[in-house]
Order: sequence, then structure tokens, then C-alpha cells
Amino acid sequence: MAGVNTGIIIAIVAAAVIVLVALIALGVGLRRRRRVSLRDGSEQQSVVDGTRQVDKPGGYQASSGFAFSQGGGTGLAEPPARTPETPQTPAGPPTPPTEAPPTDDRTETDGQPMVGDDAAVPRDAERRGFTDVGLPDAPTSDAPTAGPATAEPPTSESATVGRQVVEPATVEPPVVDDTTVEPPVTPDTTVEPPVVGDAVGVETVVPAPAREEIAPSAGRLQKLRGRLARSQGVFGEGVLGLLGAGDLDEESWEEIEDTLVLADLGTATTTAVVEDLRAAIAANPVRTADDARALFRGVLIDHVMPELDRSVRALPHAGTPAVLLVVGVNGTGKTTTTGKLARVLVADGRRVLLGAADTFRAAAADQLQTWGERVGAGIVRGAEGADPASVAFDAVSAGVAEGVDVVMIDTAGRLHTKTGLMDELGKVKRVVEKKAPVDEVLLVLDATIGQNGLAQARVFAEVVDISGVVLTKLDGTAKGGIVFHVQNELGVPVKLVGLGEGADDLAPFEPEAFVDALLG
Ligand SMILES: Nc1nc2c(ncn2[C@@H]2O[C@H](COP(=O)(O)OP(=O)(O)OP(=O)(O)O)[C@@H](O)[C@H]2O)c(=O)[nH]1
Repeated sequence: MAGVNTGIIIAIVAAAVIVLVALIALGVGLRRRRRVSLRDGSEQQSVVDGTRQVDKPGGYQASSGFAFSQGGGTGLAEPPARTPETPQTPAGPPTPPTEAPPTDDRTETDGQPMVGDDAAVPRDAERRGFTDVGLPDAPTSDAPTAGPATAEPPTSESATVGRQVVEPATVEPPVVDDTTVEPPVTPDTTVEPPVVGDAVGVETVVPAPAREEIAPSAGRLQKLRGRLARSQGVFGEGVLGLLGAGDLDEESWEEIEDTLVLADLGTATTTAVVEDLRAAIAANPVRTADDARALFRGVLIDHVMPELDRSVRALPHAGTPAVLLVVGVNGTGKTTTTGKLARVLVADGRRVLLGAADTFRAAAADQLQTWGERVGAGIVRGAEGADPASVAFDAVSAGVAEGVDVVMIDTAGRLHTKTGLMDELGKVKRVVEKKAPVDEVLLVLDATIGQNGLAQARVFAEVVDISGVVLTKLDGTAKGGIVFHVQNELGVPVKLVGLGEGADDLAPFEPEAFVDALLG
């Protein structure tokens, strides 16, 4: 009897185990299906003997999804040749950066946020407070200041990735008066690469927690095309309305020109577009609204430079991760873009480490950390006022040590002056390159500020080689034409567009889909 009972119990347990295994398998299958899938053309990574095979440089692309490729660098970077931008200073205390006279140092012309500007002033303020911001005072003994000299030295545990994790709460940033913060900028010519644990700020590595599910990335631009409604009003209704109205007189052409200039195409691009449009219409008379649309569409696509390589260089090298620098003026959406892009990469199975090199504000690192937790990326951060180059270097070192695929460095967009900011940014790049090549420098531009974005872009391009542009906030503007202008002026492709504040509101820039979206 006992034997029979035991047999029954074993049978029940075995059946329960089988049902459980089946349920788990079903759950995993569903979960996978809901994850984003970036299809490999032919070279997608595979895992052989537990070793991830590195994608070939050609990269891969999902159908209408994000395209990723490998940067030019291979293996460890050669230390860059020292080409100091400022004369090398021998021994002695670091000299403050040479500031240009305030008027030369300003790049804004209409009160809109600019390089080195202060984000604390609302966007719609009549005049930004830039001119009122003085150079930092010398630190006083009783006033706590941020900066390398006062930064907490890191503990040995906190300095090493994968060892003891320092909770963010233990990294209490010093209370600083915003106006007395010493910009952590020194002429870099004498700076040696900081090592992990360098006494320039407390580094914290927060391990990646479980991530959220992500909306599929394929066809995002099409899905989000409604967000371009304001630009559609200009292109789709404004210009197409005029083109479809029959024979165009000079007044109508002028109106078309004005409309395109207002949409931020820029005068040079507008002139070229109108010329091409006139030639196209002369060769192919417009009889219907569809004819007009087709001609206009073709001309716009030609001018949006479909031939440019828009893949994001985020694929790892053999032995080193891909390194991406995200730069731009504060408030343009750098941190948000970093988080959104990390999310796409993590969903694709990449291990991503974020570097919070915006040490100007503690809140910036907090914001990035929140994104990291949300998307499942680790983060290396420093104390407020720590040397951003040191944090960036530590992030890349940690990325190499941990064998992650991508390190994304979010940089500061604000310092007291343009010169200070640019010195700092150049230093971040140079120092990082002592550890690994920087594959991609993404300049984040706020589309709503239109032409001002170009002035910003030029300033950044002087210091770091921009390899791609991310145009954010296209959802809130009628100035979608800025895409044409930015590319024409800079010769740098727009690679990504931000179409909202949501985690999945980042889309790869696809010329044809974008033009279609503009035309409504
Ligand atoms: N509507 C809209 N808002 C966006 C987009 N991208 C970013 N934002 C918002 O813009 C604001 C600023 O974004 P951040 O990512 O903090 O900008 P940042 O450049 O990192 O700013 P700093 O940290 O001050 O240098 C946030 O409220 C974002 O949600 C976008 O594509 N569309």
C-alpha cells in the first residue's frame, strides 16, 4: 500500500514539474517575442564556446530599425600624439583657463540657450543670464567648493568595477553655491590619464538591474510620424498647397521660399530646393496634387542626403567596447538621448555602461543613473565637481575590465563660459582616447531653437570631431527643416531624432520616411 502511495506521489510530482517547465518555456518565448529585435544582415554576433563573437565592421541593421556599426579604431587605442592646444605649462599650480573677453565668448545672438549658457534660466525668458555670470571666485576656506582639490578620494573598493558597490547615498556631493563652482578645467597638456581610483572624485559603479521591456524599434519613425504634425503643417499643407494650386507666379515662388526659410531650411538650402523644384516642374508639369507631392518629395529626398552613413558606431571592438561621447548644450536632451539609446542597445543584448561625466550638477548624474536603472545599464559616476575627464576615463576603464559592449559618456552642457566647457570637453575626449578609441561623438541639438543649433554645432565641432547629430524635440516644432540645414552646413549626418520624452521616443533618421512624415 505504502509502495503504491509513493508511486502516486512521485507521478504527481513529476507531472507538476513537467507543467512548470512548460509554463516557464512559454513565458520566456513570449518575453523574447516582445523584445526588440535588430536583425543582422549576415554578421550578427554569435556565441561560441561562451565567447561573444564580435560583429564585423559592416554592422547590421533592422528593417527600418536602428543601424549599428563598428568605429574605425581597432583594439586598444594608441596614445594620441600630444598636440597641445595651449602652451605646455611646466611645474607649478595649474593656471586657470584663458578666458576670452565676455563678448567674444558668447555665441548666442537672440537670447536663446547657447554654449556655456545657464539652464536655470527658463527658455522663454526675455534674456538669458549669461552676461551676469561672473568668473568663479577663489574658494574660501569655510565655503565648501567642488573640484578636484576637495573631492573625496575614492575608496579602493569603489574604484574597482565589480567589487564592492558603493551605494549612491554614500556619495553625498558637497553643497555648492552654483556661482562659486570652479570649472574643473585645466589645460590638459600636463594631465596624465587618471587611473581608476584617482583622487579626483568618488567613482561609483552601480550594477545594472533588471530592465524594462522595450517597444519594438523597427519602423519607429513611421510610427512616430504624427509627432511631426507641426512641421507637416508647413511642408504638407503650406508648400504642397501652393504647388498644387496650378501655375505658379513669382509671388507664389517667393511664398514657397519664405515658408521653407521659416521651417529653418536655411537660405542656401532653400534656394537650392526651390531651384530644383522649378526645374522639376518645368520638366514634369504638375496636373494633380499627387504630381506636386511626388516632385516635392523627390527634391526634398535629394537634399536630405540619403547617401550619408547614419549607422551609430556602437559595436564593440575585439578587446574594447565601443565608446560614444554624447555632447551638446544643456537642456538639449543629452541625458534623455543617452538613456533612450542605451535602452535600444540593451534590448539588443548589448552590455552597456554609462559614464556620468556631467559632474557640474549632481542631479545630472542622478538623472542618468535613473535611466541606467530603467534600461539595465551600469553607471560610473563621480562626485559633484569631480574631474569629468577622470569619470569618463574610469567609465571606459571599467567598461574594458568588465568586457561590456558599449560605454556611453554623457557630458556636461553647461559651464560658466564657452571656453571652460570646450576645454573640458576636449580634455574628456583626449583622456578617454588614452584608454580606447572614441567611436562616435553624437552632438545633441534641440530642434526647437532652430538656427541657434547651428551656431552651437560649430562651436562643438571646433573641439571634438562630431560624427553624428541627434535632433531632439522635433515633436514640438514646425522647424523640421533644420535637418537639411544642419547636414548641409556641417556635412555630418543626422543619425537619430527625438520625437518625445518617452523612453521609446527615439528613432533612427531615415531620409525617405522623414520626408514622407514631413509631407503628412
Ligand atoms: N518633447 C521632447 N522633449 C525631449 C526630447 N528629448 C529630451 N526632451 C526633454 O528635454 C528636457 C531636457 O533633457 P535632458 O536629457 O535633461 O537634457 P540634457 O542635455 O541632458 O540637459 P543637462 O543635463 O542640463 O545638460 C527633458 O525634460 C527631456 O524630457 C524630445 O525628443 N522631445
